[in-house]
Amino acid sequence: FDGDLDSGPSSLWVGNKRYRAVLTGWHFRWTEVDKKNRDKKTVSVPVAEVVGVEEGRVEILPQKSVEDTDKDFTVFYVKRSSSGGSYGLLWRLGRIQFSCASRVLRDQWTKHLRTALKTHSPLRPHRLLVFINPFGGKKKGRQIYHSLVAPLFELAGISSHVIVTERANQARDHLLKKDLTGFDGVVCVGGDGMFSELLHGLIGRTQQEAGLCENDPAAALQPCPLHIGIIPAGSTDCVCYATVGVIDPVTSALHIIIGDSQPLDVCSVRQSSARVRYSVSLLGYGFYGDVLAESEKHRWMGPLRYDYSGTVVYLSNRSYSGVVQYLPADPLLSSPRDKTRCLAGCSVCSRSTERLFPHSSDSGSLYSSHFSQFSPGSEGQWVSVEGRFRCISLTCMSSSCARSPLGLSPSAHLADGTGDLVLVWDTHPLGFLKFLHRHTSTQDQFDLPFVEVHRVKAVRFSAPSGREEQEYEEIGGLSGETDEGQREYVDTVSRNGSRQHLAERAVTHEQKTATPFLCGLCCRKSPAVSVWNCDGEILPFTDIVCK
Ligand SMILES: CCCCCCCCCCCCC/C=C/[C@@H](O)[C@H](COP(=O)(O)O)NC(=O)CCCCC
Ligand SMILES: Nc1ncnc2c1ncn2[C@@H]1O[C@H](COP(=O)(O)OP(=O)(O)O)[C@@H](O)[C@H]1O
Ligand SMILES: [Ca+2]
Repeated sequence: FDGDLDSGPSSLWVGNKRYRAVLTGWHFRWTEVDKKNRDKKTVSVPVAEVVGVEEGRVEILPQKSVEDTDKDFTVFYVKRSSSGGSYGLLWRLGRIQFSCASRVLRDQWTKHLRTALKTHSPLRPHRLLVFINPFGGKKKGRQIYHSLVAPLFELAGISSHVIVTERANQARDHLLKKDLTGFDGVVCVGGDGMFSELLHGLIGRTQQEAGLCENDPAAALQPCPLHIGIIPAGSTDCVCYATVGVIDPVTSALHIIIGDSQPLDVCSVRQSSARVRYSVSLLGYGFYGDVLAESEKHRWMGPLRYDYSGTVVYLSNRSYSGVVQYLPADPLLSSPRDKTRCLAGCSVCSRSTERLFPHSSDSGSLYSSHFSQFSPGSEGQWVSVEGRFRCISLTCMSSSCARSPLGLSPSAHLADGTGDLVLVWDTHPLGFLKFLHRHTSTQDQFDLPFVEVHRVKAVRFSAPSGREEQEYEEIGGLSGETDEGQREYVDTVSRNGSRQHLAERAVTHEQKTATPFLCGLCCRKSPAVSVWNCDGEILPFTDIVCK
């Protein structure tokens, strides 16, 4: 221990046990010492994971209590918990109360620990702007923030300005228009929809300040200086689940406090004349679009609305036709079927970053380089498929959540500049149920004959025009007018439209209605088009281009 402490490691007591404590560079360690001066168990905490140091005997959670004794100090740190079946992912506030031989020694310890914290944790936030959606999930956002998160922020010396929203898009508008000087980050207390609001606000504000028009597809997006912290209080919370690994407000608060960060791929979604939207988790057409549209009518049910609406939509047995075009990502880098899992420090993400942005020393040029790869003429080979789909999903991350612990695409990467496109062709109801059910287990949802998954850099979708759809239904779509031989064709065509191969997927009406009770439900006229679910928001347009 270099500094004012007299003789290197010093003796501290915890209860009646003696410890040798030492602060060496990046670590604070304490070792129990027995009566014969032999070392017993050592606990080592990285300084970067020390949350706070307080004089006296202090408790924070569940309630703050302070016993102001002059030879004691309390150290709070990140403790990895083995409970909950997610070893290492669930974080708790560790606490140890030391007693010193003198007040002078106590003051030296607290001073040194606080100095070490400042030196070794330069990325910690000091001032945060917090948005709480009081109506997200089970409507517990306010309670979660005030009882579990605010005391931790206070302990860590973080001051926060809290806004409880009164309407949708208030947080987005605040970020777009109000003074953000002095804030080191923003915090979202809510679900994926609320996260999406903050994301849109921050990206929009950053482009505005750079004098760029976001809606111009040729404009290079600038990097956002503020990070977004997520305190899960929504219905799906998959951005939190896929980045942190658990849905736990205390774990998330501790990650925010120590300044952890995880870059995320953001997918831009455009329709020629409409305002650009962004997605990080699910961009879904067909089943997931219909579930969202249906669930909005049942918001009062809270998170259960998705289970209810999922069942209703499943039973309505719909499929939609359309043309999907995609630009495949480099298959040598990774594959959606390679059974890897993306975690912090992922080598695939690091390699992709290096390849995509060879000259960037920071994220500063990430966005501009990223978008420049899509400039006209540098696009590579688009693949086009046309047919009838149960659902079309594009996800930039695994989109794991409590409903689907491995996610929509378990091997997707958080920050590799690609998304996974999952095409589920029309099939009989039991086949589709099997597909959905596999999301809830460890079974491979892509190992089904009517499912395809592609790692992509860009996607285009167009629904058939009114006339084409009508013609489709006349030759025997889901309207039930033809009872056999309904056929669907998968065309793979090159960018200039010449046909490379034609595969035929036949789904007879008998197959579709193999389950008699579903026949009545499927033999109704389906709507011609579905809607896009963009991270929990319905897009006001159907034909899209995503990058
Ligand atoms: C009949 C039961 C079907 C069970 C299917 C299980 C498959 C679950 C996959 C879930 C993927 C979730 C992708 C994330 C989407 C969120 O962005 C979005 C908005 O979240 P939030 O703002 O927190 O409400 N959530 C959804 O769209 C819910 C999809 C649920 C589908 C059953
Ligand atoms: N005060 C509010 N009143 C109504 N809607 C709000 C409010 N604050 C935020 N929202 C909107 O609610 C939607 C859902 O929020 P979210 O926190 O994701 O909850 P959930 O996960 O339950 O869908 C978001 O799109 C957000 O724009
Ligand atoms: Ca990705």
